[in-house]
Amino acid sequence: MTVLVTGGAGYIGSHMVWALVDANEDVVVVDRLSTGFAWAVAPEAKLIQADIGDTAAVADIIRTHSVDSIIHFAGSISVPESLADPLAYYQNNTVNSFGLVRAAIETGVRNFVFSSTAAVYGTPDNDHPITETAPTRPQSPYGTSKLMTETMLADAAVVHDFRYVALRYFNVSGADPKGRTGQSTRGAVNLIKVATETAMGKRDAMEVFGTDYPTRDGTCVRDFIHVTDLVAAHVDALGYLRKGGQSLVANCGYGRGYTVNEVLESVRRVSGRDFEVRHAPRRTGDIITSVANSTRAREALSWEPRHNDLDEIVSSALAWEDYLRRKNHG
Ligand SMILES: NC(=O)c1ccc[n+]([C@@H]2O[C@H](COP(=O)([O-])OP(=O)(O)OC[C@H]3O[C@@H](n4cnc5c(N)ncnc54)[C@H](O)[C@@H]3O)[C@@H](O)[C@H]2O)c1
Ligand SMILES: O=c1ccn([C@@H]2O[C@H](COP(=O)(O)OP(=O)(O)O[C@H]3O[C@H](CO)[C@H](O)[C@H](O)[C@H]3O)[C@@H](O)[C@H]2O)c(=O)[nH]1
Repeated sequence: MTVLVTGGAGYIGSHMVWALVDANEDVVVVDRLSTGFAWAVAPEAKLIQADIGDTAAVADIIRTHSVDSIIHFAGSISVPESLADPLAYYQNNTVNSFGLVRAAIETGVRNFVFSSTAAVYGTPDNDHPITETAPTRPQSPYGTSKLMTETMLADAAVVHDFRYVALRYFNVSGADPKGRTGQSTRGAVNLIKVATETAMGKRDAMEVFGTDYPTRDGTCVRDFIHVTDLVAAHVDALGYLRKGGQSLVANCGYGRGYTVNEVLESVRRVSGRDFEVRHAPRRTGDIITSVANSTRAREALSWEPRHNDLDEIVSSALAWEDYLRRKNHG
């Protein structure tokens, strides 16, 4: 039995592959290497460069490698980019996912774990943390493109011998504590990535988008989850599905929100470096506050987060930035 990891050469997927290899699973990665890197894939896994939207190619890979389960990370991930080019997001996150799901159903793969996102909620009416029963009103084509894939999985699971877990990630950050992989994305727009790059001198300065929000210091609030804990939730979801668990949607976050300014303080504290931060206007599509209620993941999947500490997340991200800097300088 082999686990197929789509997007396994990317940031989160490369951590997933290491976790599966550590658990002695056989792993095949399908990645078109648009934002990922072949070197990020653990050498024990087999990397096949292909597009998940190519149903025939994926079906062939599933049969050749006796794939019993798919963990689907491949996609396009930037909220601002999705606002600028919505059709590209529907193509890659919805249409190409359709090609993959069709291959899974045609070949009889029963277990499917999907990377969804807190962006499906948009701005909630009620108090935080957000539960899975909150209305889904995405504020960007990115969020909508992911929600459409969730809907497709739910409808397929009604009529096919096929069950899925859609994990709605909040803000994923940090790097493998063993230093084997981290976020290497070029031109990343994520807060902790940008802040750690700035602290390490890779950028001259960074911007804070919006300082007039109705929050405790005027900047947006996010729930940052360590990538190692996120990947552990996928391992738990895989075990749950293999034991016959029913299809499920579950949030992944810690239930604690930090403001953008608090994150920057953490980066200064952990790195011991000050860096230039400029105030900039609000970024279109940003949600004010996004914090998870993850009771369902804890109860249904027996998920137990172990790295719930902002400074630990930042510290691992800084260590990875330092590794990248040394690698680039030979
Ligand atoms: N990073 C976050 O904070 C976050 C939050 C919520 C959800 N997610 C979701 O997690 C998943 C992984 O995100 P990431 O941060 O690791 O991004 P990433 O860009 O590092 O990884 C995506 C990988 O998928 C590959 N890929 C993209 N389209 C493909 C296609 N059509 N066929 C084959 N390979 C393809 C890329 O080459 C890359 O290796 C995405 O689906 C994203 O929407 C991420
Ligand atoms: O240079 C920067 C980068 C970000 N921010 C701010 O930091 C907060 C977090 O922004 P990110 O871009 O790090 O994350 P988002 O919350 O916009 O989105 C992330 O989490 C979402 C889920 O909540 C999606 O899944 C998405 O893929 C992922 O990037 C926002 O208020 C943003 O305006 C800045 O001020 N300056």
